[in-house]
Amino acid sequence: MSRGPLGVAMHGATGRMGLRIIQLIAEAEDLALSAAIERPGHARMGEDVGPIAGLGPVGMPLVDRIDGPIDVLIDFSAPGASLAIASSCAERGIPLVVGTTGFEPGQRAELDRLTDRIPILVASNFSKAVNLLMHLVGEASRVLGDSADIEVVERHHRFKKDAPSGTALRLAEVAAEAIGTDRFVHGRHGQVGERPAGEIGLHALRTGDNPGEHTVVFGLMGECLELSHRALNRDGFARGALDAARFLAGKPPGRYSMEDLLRLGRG
Ligand SMILES: NC(=O)C1=CN([C@@H]2O[C@H](COP(=O)(O)OP(=O)(O)OC[C@H]3O[C@@H](n4cnc5c(N)ncnc54)[C@H](OP(=O)(O)O)[C@@H]3O)[C@@H](O)[C@H]2O)C=CC1
Ligand SMILES: O=C(O)C1=N[C@H](C(=O)O)C[C@H](O)C1
Repeated sequence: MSRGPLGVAMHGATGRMGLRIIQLIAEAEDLALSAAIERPGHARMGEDVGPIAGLGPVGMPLVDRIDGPIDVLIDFSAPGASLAIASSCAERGIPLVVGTTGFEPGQRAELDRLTDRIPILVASNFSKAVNLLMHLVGEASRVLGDSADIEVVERHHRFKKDAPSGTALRLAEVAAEAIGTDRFVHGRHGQVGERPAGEIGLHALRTGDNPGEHTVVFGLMGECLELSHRALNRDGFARGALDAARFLAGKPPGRYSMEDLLRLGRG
């Protein structure tokens, strides 16, 4: 017996990611938008989200809370808002896909605690290629780590609120796990002295409307390896988040990752 389309709620519905995801849901035969959620007091609260997303009417008003049946909720908002919607999902047993970045360690732990009540997939980046990049960075770090200086450089649009990006932090963590260090340096300035071995540098650039670039530099004596990903628009993130929603719906409570979805060994 075939079931109907998967009902997806979007939290952060009028944001850059929210709008693109709503457009892609409208194109997908196996998905239906079941709620468009924004912050209380949003200027367009109660309006049909279709025209806000550049579509025709979709009969789905912008709301400020979960109401009605939802198969899975996707969140691209802000850390505090993300935690608040996560506890509403836990109360209602709704699987949750989290794309928001910039969590403090305590906030991340709070999110993790909810995984004993609902399935949650958190990813700092939903792009397939970026998740492969994480895998490759682990491999390169294992092979070159003893002799290479590892630095992560990211570029994003001027509107981004957190730095460095969640992806840059994850790339640095992957490299750090591989070489056995916990020394991270965020930018450099002044008389910092010679670079010691075993530290990992992170550098965040903010320019124009750049949707996101990440490069991991492995600098050796006489040569340099760079592994890079450049997003040309937000589709890789948005399509990946929808794949995560399809993957997560119906799963038992627990913590899930893009490595589970993409069947990558680590990352
Ligand atoms: N994992 C991934 O692949 C990706 C992750 N991201 C991350 O996703 C997040 C959102 O990015 P982006 O879409 O560019 O950001 P935007 O600022 O464009 O969108 C965020 C949306 O969330 C809304 N929001 C903020 N607070 C609340 C609240 N309390 N309740 C409901 N909605 C709220 C914002 O409303 P308002 O404008 O009124 O504040 C806005 O509409 C960021 O953390 C970003 O780093 C982004 C791209 C890819
Ligand atoms: O804010 C963004 O735009 C992005 N944020 C994510 C991050 O912080 O890593 C992912 C992507 O790079 C775009």
